[in-house]
Amino acid sequence: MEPRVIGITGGIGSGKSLISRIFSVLGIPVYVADDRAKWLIEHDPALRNSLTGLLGPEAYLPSGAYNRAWVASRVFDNPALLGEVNARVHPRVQQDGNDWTKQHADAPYLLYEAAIMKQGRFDKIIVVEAPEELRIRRVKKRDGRTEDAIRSIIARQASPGERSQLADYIIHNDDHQPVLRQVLDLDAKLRSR
Ligand SMILES: CC(C)(COP(=O)(O)OP(=O)(O)OC[C@H]1O[C@@H](n2cnc3c(N)ncnc32)[C@H](O)[C@@H]1O)[C@@H](O)C(=O)NCCC(=O)NCCS
Ligand SMILES: Nc1ncnc2c1ncn2[C@@H]1O[C@H](COP(=O)(O)OP(=O)(O)OP(=O)(O)O)[C@@H](O)[C@H]1O
Repeated sequence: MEPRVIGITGGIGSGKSLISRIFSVLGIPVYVADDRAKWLIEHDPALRNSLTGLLGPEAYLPSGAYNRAWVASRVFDNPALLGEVNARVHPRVQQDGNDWTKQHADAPYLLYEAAIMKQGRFDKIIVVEAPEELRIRRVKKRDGRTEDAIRSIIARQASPGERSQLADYIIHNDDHQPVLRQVLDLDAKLRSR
């Protein structure tokens, strides 16, 4: 029987990557959709062509690397264009994620980390929550993005209410409720089913 696939999502700076790394230390294989998307955007020739057609040659630097800063500056202020990029990237990442799942048949369960998540594809969904002001502080420190740039990304993401509708489990990563205990408890629960 294939292992269950648990989705983990949260807004920018919520801490979903940090929390996914704790699960990974506990021995759970983690698929990081944002990282794989960037790898595929650089290395999959069909996707490269498709994005160059949509965004123009500036989407890639002369070195061949994906010009993330330039693309970010265009798409996070343009929901229609971001939707177009997603429509091209998502099916490729989905296919890659399905291939990855098949390679981990022995795991207790699998974790699929993504900034964008829909109901239906996963056995259960974990949502990582943190107050918006704290998320902004974390990302400023991590990325050096401006507050305006972070707020424009937040405006493009699901709202806290939309995310909580998806949640089977919530991890509160708000600097008050110890996160390690929450992860250990949830891991024990997920292993026992
Ligand atoms: C827009 C891009 C160039 C921004 O790259 P950059 O390195 O500057 O930032 P990064 O990827 O770390 O994203 C910054 C924040 O925005 C979030 N984010 C990224 N893509 C999206 C999106 N399509 N919708 C909403 N939020 C997004 C990230 O989770 C993170 O919280 C890049 O993320 C991208 O090409 N995204 C579109 C395709 C994609 O990755 N989709 C998600 C996985 S399937
Ligand atoms: N509980 C915490 N205590 C201290 N620092 C934290 C905590 N949670 C997250 N951080 C830090 O905040 C920053 C954002 O966390 P992380 O990168 O995990 O968020 P994310 O939800 O994956 O964000 P993104 O959507 O941008 O990828 C990181 O630098 C991380 O180390």
